[in-house]
Amino acid sequence: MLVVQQLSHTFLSGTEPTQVLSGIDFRVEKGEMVALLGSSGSGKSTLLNLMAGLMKPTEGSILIAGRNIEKMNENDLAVFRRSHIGFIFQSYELIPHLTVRENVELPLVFQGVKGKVRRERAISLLSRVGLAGKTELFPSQLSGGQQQRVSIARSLITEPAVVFADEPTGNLDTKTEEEIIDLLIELNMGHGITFVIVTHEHEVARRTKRIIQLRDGRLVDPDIQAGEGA
Ligand SMILES: Nc1ncnc2c1ncn2[C@@H]1O[C@H](COP(=O)(O)OP(=O)(O)OP(=O)(O)O)[C@@H](O)[C@H]1O
Repeated sequence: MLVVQQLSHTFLSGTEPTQVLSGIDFRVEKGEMVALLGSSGSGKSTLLNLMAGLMKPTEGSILIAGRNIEKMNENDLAVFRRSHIGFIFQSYELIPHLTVRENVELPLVFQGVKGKVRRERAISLLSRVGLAGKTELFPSQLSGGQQQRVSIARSLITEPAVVFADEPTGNLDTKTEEEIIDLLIELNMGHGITFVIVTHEHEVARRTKRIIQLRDGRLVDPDIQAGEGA
């Protein structure tokens, strides 16, 4: 599903080259829910940007659904990203002048899917994330947790191979954070959605079945991780 092989990345933008990731190797199988845990500056955003195809790595490869994304050109990558990768952001990134339902439909508009089909799929997903009665409201009329539910529904509408969630509960209080993680777990267990959740919060990571930990741009050995958690 997602395979990261010998991935390294060096930024050349400053006065000196900065190596931010070195020799990253892991795979995430279909239907897994994995936390990518690391403190500030450990390289999480860089790794996420590489896996999402937003930057090219200096070394190594990334396969999603069997395709090498670092070898694709800009156009192919944009099309691939739209249909195979879902995104959930810390700050929801909803469009304020579109209704909840229209926000969820949007990825299908770009794919040229007909209005009726889009609407039905969006309404069904919104009911799955607990927002059945809110479809015609605007994002500003919802709480933060509800807005994140909209963004979760939007991330799923193209039936992507993998959904990347970048600090999905970063803007939420503890209770709402738990509810959102509960929802992600339910979508994973009940519908087999593959999630990679990027977080610096141990509480969030602990709720997933598997934790991949980054420290100073390298993966922490799983045996060491297990020892640290004990
Ligand atoms: N464009 C860039 N040019 C040079 N260095 C960069 C660039 N982007 C990030 N870095 C450096 O790479 C390192 C990792 O940054 P990154 O944003 O990936 O970490 P992070 O784990 O996501 O941190 P945070 O949780 O604070 O967002 C940092 O030391 C950062 O200064």
